Parts: sequence; C-alpha cells; structure tokens
Amino acid sequence: MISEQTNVHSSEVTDPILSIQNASVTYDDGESYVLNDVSLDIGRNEIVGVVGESGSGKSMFAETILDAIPDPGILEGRVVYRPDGGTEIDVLEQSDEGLRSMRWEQISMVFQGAMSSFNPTMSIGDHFHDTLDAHDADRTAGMERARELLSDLYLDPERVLASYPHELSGGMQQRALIALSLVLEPDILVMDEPTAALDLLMQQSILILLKELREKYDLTMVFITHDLPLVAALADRLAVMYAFDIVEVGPAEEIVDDAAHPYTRALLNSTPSLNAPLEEMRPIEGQSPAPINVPDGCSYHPRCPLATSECVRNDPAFETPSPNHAAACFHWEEAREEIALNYEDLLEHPSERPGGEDR
Ligand SMILES: Nc1ncnc2c1ncn2[C@@H]1O[C@H](COP(=O)(O)OP(=O)(O)OP(=O)(O)O)[C@@H](O)[C@H]1O
Repeated sequence: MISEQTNVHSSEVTDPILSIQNASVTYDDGESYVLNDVSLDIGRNEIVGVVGESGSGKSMFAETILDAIPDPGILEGRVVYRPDGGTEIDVLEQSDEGLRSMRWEQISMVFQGAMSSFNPTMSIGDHFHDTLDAHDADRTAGMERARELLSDLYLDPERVLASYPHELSGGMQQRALIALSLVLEPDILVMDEPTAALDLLMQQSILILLKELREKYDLTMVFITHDLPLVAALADRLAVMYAFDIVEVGPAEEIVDDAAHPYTRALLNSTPSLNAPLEEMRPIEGQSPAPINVPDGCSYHPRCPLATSECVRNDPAFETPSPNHAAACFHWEEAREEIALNYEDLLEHPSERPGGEDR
C-alpha cells in the first residue's frame, strides 16, 4: 500500500472531508493504468467539478471514492473520509459490511441515466422504502425527509412517490434519484454525469437545485462531467483529468478565465458557443491515449502545440500559477500567452450554447 503522497499539488483545502491519496487503478495484471497516482482533497461543503474527455478516467475516480471499481480492476492508494467531529475513516480498509452502510448514509452516488438506477417494476415510493429498510432507518421519519427532498427538487411528492419510473420524464426521474440518494442524510454526494441525458435547460435547472441543496443540507459534492462550462457554473473548484491523471486543479472561475494547462485551454476552445464564430471552434486534434498506450513524459505531449523535448522525456510536476491553482505543465506561462481562449461569457450565458433549446 502506498502511504506517502508523492503527486501532491498546491490546490490546498483547509478542512478536507475527503482525501484521495495516490489512487491508482490497474487492469490486465497491472498492464493498463486507468487511474494513475491521483491525489485530490475535497473540502467540507465544497462543490468540486471533475472534467475531461471521454475515457480519461473520470468514472474510475468517482468509483475510487467508494471503493467500487468494477472487477477485476485493482485499486491502490488511500481514501480518507473525515466525518464532522468524528474519527477518520480509511475507506479502502472497510469491510464489505462497513462499505455497504457507508454508501448512502455517508457518501452517496448518482449515476447517469436514472432509468437504469430504478427498478422499472417498483414505484418510486417503494424505492425509498427499500433504501430506508436496508439501512434500518425509521420509515416515518425517512419518508418525511423524502417528501421534503422531493419538494426541494420542485417535484410533487405524493404524485412522484406513487409513480413508476417510466411514468416520469427524464428530468423528473433524475431529480427523484437525487432525492433518493439524499434520504439517508449523507455528507457527500458523488455524481457521475448525472445530467448528461437531459436537455440543456433541464441540466441547468438541476444545477441550480443542487446549489440550493448544498446550502440547505450542508452537503459536499463531487460532480463528474465531460462538460466543462456546465460544471464551471456550479463548482467552486475544478479538477481537469487527462489520460487517467489530474493535470490541472484550481478555482472554477480562474480555470475558465485563464486556464494554465494547454489541455484545459484546448478543452475550453472545443466547447460550442454561439458567441464564438464557428471557424474559431477547434476540436482537440489527435486522440486521447488508451490505457495500455500512455506516452512517456507528459502524456499530453503528442497533442500539445507547445511540446518540447523536455515534455517527451519528463513527467511535469505541478506548477502553481496562483496559490490555490496547480497545473502539471512545463510551459504553462507560454500556454497562457500563446493559446488564446476563443469563447466568451460561458459562465454568464451557458444557455446560449448551440443545442441549448432543443437537445
Ligand atoms: N471494467 C473495465 N475493465 C477494463 N477497463 C475499463 C473498465 N471500465 C473502464 N475501463 C477503461 O478505463 C478507462 C477510463 O474509463 P472511465 O470510464 O473512467 O472514463 P471516463 O472519463 O469516465 O469516460 P466516459 O465519460 O466515457 O464515461 C477507459 O479507457 C476505459 O476503457
């Protein structure tokens, strides 16, 4: 087991509720890394957005938090959970029983596609009953909380509890799933692409509701998505993943205004925006590496316009563009000067993105 943090960056958190330390996930007897020595602290009551292209390891990161890596993946490293006023819990050292009670009661997860999370033959109310019963929670108090949560999410509690999943729209299902994930009063909500199947207006209203829930229930949230501008409007901090590792982390506003890693700048420039002329929209050239084929040195170097022989040879350590902002790039200063950002106002006007109305 790895106990020392070797890949630390300076995006520091004063009161971390969760520390992921040197987490690695391998398949094929260690041949392919799908998470490579990732460390991140999550602050109490913070919303952290984890972003990156498809296949960059975001889901592996989410699953690491609850020791839920699909078999036969091997997870190494440490995940420390610090309940408010309680003793530290080493998540990866928990027994199956310990993990079972921790999931939902302390750390809850919501995945993309509510339809596949709900049992189609059970009403939404039965899902709440089952969850409360499985954790020996008081049904009366639990259902009272369920009704309150459903109202917080602008759903009619009685109607939704009596409905079967297919009787609800996609947006209603996803909100009901968020309510279900919060019914046992967890401290932390981890969401993996929770709004990806929804139209942009519904995505945005769910994000506003999540912010309200964070305030009301003192929640900490980890929101995983490929959609950087979407989560930038919600998150306090962003962590950007490339090729199974975090390459940049910092305050959301700072990352959107002036990202320091060439990959993050490319990701921002590849975002559709009505404000930017079409010819300025640049998809990121090349392909992100497969797990068995991660380049030596900086893994982004084959796609990076600023790469030098140093980037081919050496893995860059984290640099600190500002005290709470870290980027693993030898050339972050040049990146800021030479890779112009071509979008505007994404934080203020996310609905102006193409597809915002009718996706
Ligand atoms: N069960 C598995 N066995 C082996 N490799 C896997 C398994 N699940 C995922 N992977 C690989 O792990 C890598 C990271 O996958 P992950 O799902 O974490 O990416 P992601 O960033 O969440 O992508 P997406 O947005 O497409 O879900 C991918 O290359 C994927 O092919």
